[in-house]
Parts: sequence; C-alpha cells; structure tokens
Amino acid sequence: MLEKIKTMYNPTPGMPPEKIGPTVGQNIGKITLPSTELRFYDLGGQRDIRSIWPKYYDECHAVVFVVDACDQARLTENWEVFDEVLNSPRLLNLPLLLLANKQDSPTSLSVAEIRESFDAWQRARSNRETDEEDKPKDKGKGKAKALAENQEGDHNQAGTNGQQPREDKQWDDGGAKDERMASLDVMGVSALEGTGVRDAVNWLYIRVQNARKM
Ligand SMILES: Nc1nc2c(ncn2[C@@H]2O[C@H](COP(=O)(O)OP(=O)(O)OP(=O)(O)O)[C@@H](O)[C@H]2O)c(=O)[nH]1
Ligand SMILES: [Mg+2]
Repeated sequence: MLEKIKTMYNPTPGMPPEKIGPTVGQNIGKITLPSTELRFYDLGGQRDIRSIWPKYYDECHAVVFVVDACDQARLTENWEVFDEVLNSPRLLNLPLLLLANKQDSPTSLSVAEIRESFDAWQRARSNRETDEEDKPKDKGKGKAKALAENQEGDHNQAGTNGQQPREDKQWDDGGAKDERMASLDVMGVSALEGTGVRDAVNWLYIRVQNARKM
C-alpha cells in the first residue's frame, strides 16, 4: 500500500509489488501535498511485530488500518486486533480509517461486507459477554467462582499496568467508543492496481488538516 502511494505521488516510484516482502519492523514514506507533508509509518502486521505498534501511538496524527478483504479465514483475528486499536485511549481522538484491500480480486469482500463482518463479530462478542454475566445467576456455586475470578482479574490488571483502570474509566464516562464506531470510515482499495488509493490519501489529508485547525 505504501509503495503504491509513493508511486502515485512521488517522482521516484515505490517498490513494485513483486519485490515487496512481509514488513519486518517499519517502512517509512513521505509525500508532499499542497501546504502539507504526509509521513507514513507502515508497520508490519505479523503477530510478533504488532507489539511495536504502541510505540508509535503518541506521535501519529491519524491511523490507517489495512485489512486483507480476501482472507476470510483470518477476519476474526483481524477484528480482535482492530478492536484493540479502536480501543487504544491514545488513539481515541485521532482520525481512523479502515481500508478493505484487494478490491481487484473477485474473492474480496466489499466495503459493506467488511463492515457487516466487523458488526457481526462485535455482536457475537457482546452476546458472549452477556452469556458470561448471566451464568453465575443460574448457578449459585458458579457465582462465587466467577466473583473470585473477577477480583483476581482486577488485581492483575492493576498490577501489570497501572494506567489500565484509568483508561477503562475513560470509556465508561464518555461513550466515546460508540461514537467512534458510528463514525468509522471504511474504504475499498487495491494496493495492486491503485483503485481507491487517492480517495484514501485525500481522506487523510483533509482529516489531518482539520484536526490541526481544532
Ligand atoms: N490481489 C491483490 N493482492 C495484493 C494486494 N495488495 C497486496 N497483495 C498481495 O498480498 C500479499 C501480502 O502483501 P503485503 O503488501 O506484503 O501485505 P502487508 O499487509 O504489508 O503484510 P505485512 O507487511 O506482513 O504486514 C502479497 O502477495 C501481495 O502481492 C492487492 O491490492 N490486490
Ligand atoms: Mg507490509
């Protein structure tokens, strides 16, 4: 995706698709637009590499999350990761764009289908949570165990990360996550053919400029 952006916006083209391997760490790219410069940090999506993502959260002005719209088998894993990003308090007020990549492929999910897949994943999760909450009420014995687990969970949370409770509270107070979800932008792109890429860059350009004015 970043290489395609470079090819479309810079005098020197980015790497051709056949030369691009999995991103280990980060790739950096820069494009110049009227009165602004957009700097991209393309972070590898492999499981082990995701732990570096939060190191970038304080410095960035927008987040673009690229999903492989052809890989239905990994959509659940994708949504788990995306939800973490969506929930990261340090990213809460930043423009967030979800890109459904590989729209050139006949097997890719459309933007509407990607949105529906995420909604369905969220519904399934909240159903699971409701089921969990209901369980102890049915069985007296289970209730004590669930409570004990809860307390242990709370303790662990505070113990491993002192900021966690404060961050959670932020969500309870503002309903900010619901707002974020309602306004989530999803766009279809093809990093291979370049379809939708200009729209995505324009979206970023406008959002970053607007955020600056506020
Ligand atoms: N059909 C199609 N294939 C694509 C497109 N973009 C990437 N691919 C292919 O998907 C595979 C993975 O592409 P990458 O660009 O390495 O994907 P990535 O998301 O950057 O992966 P990481 O760097 O590991 O995070 C490669 O085989 C690409 O050729 C696209 O728009 N359409
Ligand atoms: Mg990559």
